[in-house]
Order: sequence, then C-alpha cells, then structure tokens
Amino acid sequence: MTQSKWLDAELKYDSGVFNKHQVVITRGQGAVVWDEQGRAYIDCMVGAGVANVGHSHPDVVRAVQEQAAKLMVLAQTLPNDRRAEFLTELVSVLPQGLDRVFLCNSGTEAMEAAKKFAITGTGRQRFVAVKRGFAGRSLGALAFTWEPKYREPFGEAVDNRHVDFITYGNLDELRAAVTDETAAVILEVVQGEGGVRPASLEFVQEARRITKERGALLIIDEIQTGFGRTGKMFGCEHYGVIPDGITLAKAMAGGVPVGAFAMTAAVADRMPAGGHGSTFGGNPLAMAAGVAALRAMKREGMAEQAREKGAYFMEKLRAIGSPKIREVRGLGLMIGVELKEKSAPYITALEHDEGVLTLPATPLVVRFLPPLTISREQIDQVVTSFARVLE
Ligand SMILES: CC(=O)N[C@@H](CCCNCc1c(COP(=O)(O)O)cnc(C)c1O)C(=O)O
Repeated sequence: MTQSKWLDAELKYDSGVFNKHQVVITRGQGAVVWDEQGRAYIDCMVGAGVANVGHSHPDVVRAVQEQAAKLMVLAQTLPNDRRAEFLTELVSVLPQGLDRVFLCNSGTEAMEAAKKFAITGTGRQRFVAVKRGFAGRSLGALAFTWEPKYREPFGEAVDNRHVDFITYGNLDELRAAVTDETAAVILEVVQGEGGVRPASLEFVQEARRITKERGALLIIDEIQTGFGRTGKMFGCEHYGVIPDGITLAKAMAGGVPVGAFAMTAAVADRMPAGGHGSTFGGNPLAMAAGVAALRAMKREGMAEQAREKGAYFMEKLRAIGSPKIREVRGLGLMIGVELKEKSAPYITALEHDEGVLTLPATPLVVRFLPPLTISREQIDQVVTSFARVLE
C-alpha cells in the first residue's frame, strides 16, 4: 500500500518532536475514530483525555457552527455573551468558593497562570511539587514537572530552584517542605502522565490542612482528572477538599482548546491589573463549545457514567488474569494497567491488530482514557482485545 499523501506531508513538514503513528485519522464520532482507509478504532486515547463527551458531540458541533457564523474573535477586554455564559456554567460546577477564573487555551497556560496568581496571591516565591507530577511543557510549568527527560534538554532555562519536590503520598516530606516561604503546593489527585496513581485520602487532606496552617495555597491540577473523568465532576471531590485554585483544560470545551485557572477571590484580587493576559483566552468560539460541553456533561450525567463504567471496566480488566499484569488501578474512567514489562509493544499491537487506541503513562503502564460516553459493549471489545494481545 502506497504511503498516504497526508502522512508524507506531515512527516515532511512537522517539527519532528512527535513519534508519529503510521495511520491518518480523518473522522471521529463518539468513542470511535476512523482512518483514511475507513478502518474504525475504539478510541481510549481521546487526545490524552480531551474528548470526555465523545468525538464531535452534536451539541458542541452545533454550538461551534452557530458561533463561528456569528463572532469568533474578541479580546478579553471586550465582554461577550458566550464568555459570560461559559463562566457562569463553569462556576456553577466548580467547588464552592472557586468563583474567579483566568481563561487561556491549554493546560500549561493554566499552570503558568496559577504560578503567577499564587506568587501575587501570597507574596511568596517557593513551591512544593510532587515527584512523578506533570504540569505542562512550558518553561514555567516544567519547573513543576518531575521527570528529567522533559526538563534536561533545556538546561538552566528550566529553573526549578524555587521548587521543593516531595514523594507522592509522603506526609513527613509534605510537612517538612511547606514553610512560611511556600506560595503553593501543586498536586494532581490522580497522577496521569506519572502512571495513573490515585493519591491517598490522608495525603490530600493533609496538604489542605498544612497549607491553610502555614498560609500557603493548595492548587490542584485537574487538567487530566477534571470534568467527570474520575467519576466526579472534579477529582478533589473524592477527597472532601476544596483547594484555593484549580488548573483546568483538556475536556472543558468538548475538544475545542480552552484552559483556565479557577481560584478564590482572595487570590484573584491580589493580582495587579494587567498582570497577566491571553490573546485567544475566552474567545467566543471556544466559549460556545464550552457551554455546550458543560451542559451535555450535566444533562447526560457523565461523571456518574464514568463512575459506573470505570468500576465495570476495571473489574473486567482484573478478570483477564494475565500473568503479565502487575496491577489495574485508577479512578472512574482514568485507568492504568501496570505490566511486568514495557507497555509500548502492547499499545502498538492494540492499535495495529485490534483497532484500539490507548496511551502509555510511564514505560510499564497502558493507560485507558475513553470518552465517558463509551458503551459497555465497546468496553467489552477493548478488554477482549487487550486480553488477546497479552496472550
Ligand atoms: C502528543 C502530545 O503532545 N501529548 C502531550 C500530552 C500531555 C498530557 N497531559 C497534559 C497535562 C498538562 C499540560 O496540558 P497541555 O499544555 O498539554 O494542554 C498539565 N497538567 C496535567 C495533569 C496534564 O495531564 C505532551 O506530551 O505534552
């Protein structure tokens, strides 16, 4: 079969940073995507946790079509009906008190904003982050990203001397690291890139207690866990904790790029006017998609779907009983299967031989991030395929 002209062009002109798969995906609907030959794949990658509502959700598509014909471009200094609608919808689902939002266009931008608001919000400059944590690829967010491979190529440009890294779950290290110089503790309640690792209840609750006690902020990174993924609207709800700030992106607008840092008024009010900004943040097109996506999530009970289907999915994965599986773990439909060997060959076999897209999360883990709307029949197909490639 001659190589696709689309693949040719992408390989020829792309920057080269990505390990390109040898398929060209041209269409998606719900939990399925199709390549240019018309082959179907059940998508448990969804752009690394973006299409929670499924590919091309009809409400999101309609909202984008209508808004595109009406108004796409508007600076955030000019108020807009869609943006006001989105902010109202978002605040209505956020934990109590997180009612001031900085809008941007990606997770790493949300983390950059969080860092700046934490500094002005406390007058402090130091941060506590967690080993295996992933906070984004920009130079500021990379300071909170633990894995050296993400940081080393850039040398001193990634300055993390103001960051104290602690072991995920270690209460003694947490208590020792948070001081009266700490602006914020930054953590994910389920480490996504770090291997799908849910935090313990006491770790998250102690982070909340100790930051309050010492005048630091607790910022929870919900970029991957947010919007129903873990079986509740936000992962922090499983822990009975309300942070001072939450970083958000990925699934927030049904697939259209949006990022946000949601915070308390106490934090927001201490940022000098004009202290941050974003050209595309809060643009009417993305806002219209976001309103449609948030309303669909609520109307279709997607967080509850994730809770129920996640339990089913993990039970079926555990029932495979393969000697190659060390552990099945996760929360809701954020699932990781840790193998006793490298996961890459199995991820490749799932794609090529079985028509199932998954992604890694550290070298031994196969990560499943399906749309929350995936059917049980599709889950059964994925599990059957996974069992087959493990044979
Ligand atoms: C193919 C590709 O570019 N993948 C992305 C996948 C990133 C997935 N995680 C993003 C993320 C980010 C950064 O989010 P963004 O800038 O990629 O939108 C921040 N915090 C958490 C907890 C996150 O999970 C990458 O390798 O940088």
